[in-house]
Amino acid sequence: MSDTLEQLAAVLDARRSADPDNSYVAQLHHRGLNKILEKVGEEATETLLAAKDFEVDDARSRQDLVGEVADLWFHSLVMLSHLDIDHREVLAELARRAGVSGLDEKASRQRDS
Ligand SMILES: N=c1c2ncn([C@@H]3O[C@H](COP(=O)(O)OP(=O)(O)OP(=O)(O)O)[C@@H](O)[C@H]3O)c2ncn1[C@@H]1O[C@H](COP(=O)(O)O)[C@@H](O)[C@H]1O
Repeated sequence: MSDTLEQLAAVLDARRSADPDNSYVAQLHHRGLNKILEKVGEEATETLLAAKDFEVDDARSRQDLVGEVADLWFHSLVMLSHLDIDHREVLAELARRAGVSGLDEKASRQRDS
């Protein structure tokens, strides 16, 4: 999975300077941050609607949900690339959190505030 992410990130990087007539990603960069954020918001909404409709024994609803999450991840990666943030920073943040219970982390934040 991480290979797929690495390969996609490399393609997204190259598309920043590609011709918008030949590339959807270049088109998004060309249209700017607001358009990219609009797509992230749209895909997030479509993801939660697909999740609400998900039925465990229905292959179609599984495919719908998987497809929407892929659209959301993809557009989030375009957003990071547009803002010059390396996706590996997100992976490093997730790695940093590994093994830290969300409940413990929340309790420590409440103690600190
Ligand atoms: N993973 C994706 C990917 N996932 C989704 N999409 C596109 O994201 C769009 C999803 O938006 P919608 O479903 O809302 O479609 P739409 O109505 O056409 O979108 P808008 O007109 O509202 O912008 C579709 O056009 C999909 O084809 C993707 N486009 C590209 N990639 C990857 O990015 C690479 C580079 O793509 P290009 O820049 O187009 O060469 C590709 O080789 C793929 O690996």
